[in-house]
Amino acid sequence: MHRSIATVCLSGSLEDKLYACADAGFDGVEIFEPDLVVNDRSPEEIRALADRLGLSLDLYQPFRDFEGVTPDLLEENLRRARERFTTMRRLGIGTVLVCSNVGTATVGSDQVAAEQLRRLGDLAASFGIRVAYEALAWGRYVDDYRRSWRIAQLADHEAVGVCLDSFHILSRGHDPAGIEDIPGEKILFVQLADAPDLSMDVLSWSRHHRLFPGEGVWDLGRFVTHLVRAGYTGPLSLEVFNDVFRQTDTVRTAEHALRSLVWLEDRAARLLADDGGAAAHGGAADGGGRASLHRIADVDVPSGYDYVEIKAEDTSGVEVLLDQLGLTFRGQHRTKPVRLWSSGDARIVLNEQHARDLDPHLAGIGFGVADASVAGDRARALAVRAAPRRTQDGEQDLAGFVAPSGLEVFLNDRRDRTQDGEEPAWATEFDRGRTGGAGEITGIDHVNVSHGWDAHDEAVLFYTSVLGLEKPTATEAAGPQGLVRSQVMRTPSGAVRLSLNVAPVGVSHPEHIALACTDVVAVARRARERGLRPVPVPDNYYDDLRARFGLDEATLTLLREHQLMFDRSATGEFWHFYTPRVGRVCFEVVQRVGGYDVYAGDNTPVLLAAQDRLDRGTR
Ligand SMILES: O=C(O)c1ccc(O)c(O)c1
Ligand SMILES: [Mg+2]
Repeated sequence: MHRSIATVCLSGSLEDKLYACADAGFDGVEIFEPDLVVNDRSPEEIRALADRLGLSLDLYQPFRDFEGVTPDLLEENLRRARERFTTMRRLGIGTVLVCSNVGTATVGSDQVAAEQLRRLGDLAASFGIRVAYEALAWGRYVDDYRRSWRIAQLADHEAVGVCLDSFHILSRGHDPAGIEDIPGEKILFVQLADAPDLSMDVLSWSRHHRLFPGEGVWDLGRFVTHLVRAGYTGPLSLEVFNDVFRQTDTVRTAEHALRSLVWLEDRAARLLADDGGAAAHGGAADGGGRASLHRIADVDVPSGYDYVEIKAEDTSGVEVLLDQLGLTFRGQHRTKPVRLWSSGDARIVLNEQHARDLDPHLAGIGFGVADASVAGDRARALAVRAAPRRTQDGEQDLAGFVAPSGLEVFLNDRRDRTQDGEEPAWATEFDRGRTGGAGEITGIDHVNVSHGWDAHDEAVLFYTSVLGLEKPTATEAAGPQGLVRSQVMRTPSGAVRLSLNVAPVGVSHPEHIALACTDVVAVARRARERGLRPVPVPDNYYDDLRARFGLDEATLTLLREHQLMFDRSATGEFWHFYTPRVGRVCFEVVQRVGGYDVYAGDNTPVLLAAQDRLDRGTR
């Protein structure tokens, strides 16, 4: 479908926005009126620039507070409209968004609103313009798309239809299935936004917290299927008012916005294919009466971690920790300053290549996928940047991509691994060959990735769209230097879990790799014997555990002795401890007991405070 975006989504001047949208691959834009008003180019110049860039100008918006007014005010509103329509002609825009009256409406009658919109339709038609009437979620009388459609029906004018905006519909909990009752040709425009689950007034939610599709909690794929079934064939346009995107890099935001539309079309196409139903209303499209939704390669949900890569000029401090935790040194890479440590399915790659002056940090994650060429095709279709990887003859060529935080994500084919527990082929490139370590550590439980406040939503979309991860819970934990926002992303089976953390501004938040084991007490005991001093846990925490869970003294003594933290859910228990950090990285060792399937969120503030004490050296 025609891919469009409202200029209000982006930072910069109107010209910056147009260039960025064209470069990202959008087909068109909605001109947000304030962007034009503050610009020093004439409407004709803007039109010419858009032309040159191959962008259509799809919509002019918003025209406010028109309907449901007294006769005097109606004349004034028509005068205003005439001015705007004149500007629209100069821009060459054929559709105006009229949002429902929030300020000046005094008449709540659908009949009156419809008569007034008919007058507007007459005026618009004389300019060759169509009126797309949008129900704002906070409209004075009209705050439901079904009512705006009823009014448009009553207006009964060929130049008057509706604009459907997913935010206004889904924020109010209105059922989008009713879209299928509207003939596609009367839906004159569609705006799409996702949103986080917040409880606040709907206007503030809309003006500050909208997200691109795939980044929030709504099922926009399903939303689009209703549009297609209605016979809508017009633009799918993003309208995302968001305080972060309004100040982040214009080019990057435009690219990530386009990724969300590519993902969304694919998702809607798959839902429609699954449903198999026919279009409710005919409409010019792919010959079948339906809009054609572009599909991309199948999502190949990772079946597990291949490895985690830590990079630094000097990784020896990390090696000390790995040795203490019972991992085995597997050797040096044949051709690079790269070393492999492992235990069971936990493989840690230490990379000192091109790492001058870098402190230890999480640099890459390798995921096992069923078919790396399909997974790679999908990432490329989503316009994800490729990660360069130099390989020598005979070495595995892994497809690598750069996630928004700069983390490199590698997709490794698992078709060559016939048996459970078999090592990935690249492991043979390390000179001690296939002698895998067999400590108590059995694999990687989860990885805690940290990024800046401006990369978070983009990162959520990356892992959703490229790897098909789900995002069950978002939490926040209080640290001494600010709140840490955290979004867990995982595969349905839990084989891959990432925790995406937003560090407070100016704080270098530690990243950690959580190693799974079957006996955390044994791992902790041996690590201590080898000199590890785990992150210290205060006695107050153990008093709190006694209060919360009623643990007996023997258990509390065992936990305290090994500086373990604890959590219990309805389905099981979670026992874990943390190593101090080296550079930005630390390790967590976790034991899940029974069906414990979440994270010990209440323990995070204890960790953050303890790490802070270690950092200040005031232990
Ligand atoms: O917040 C607003 O006023 C506003 C304006 C235009 C829109 O299309 C919209 O959805 C909201
Ligand atoms: Mg809107």
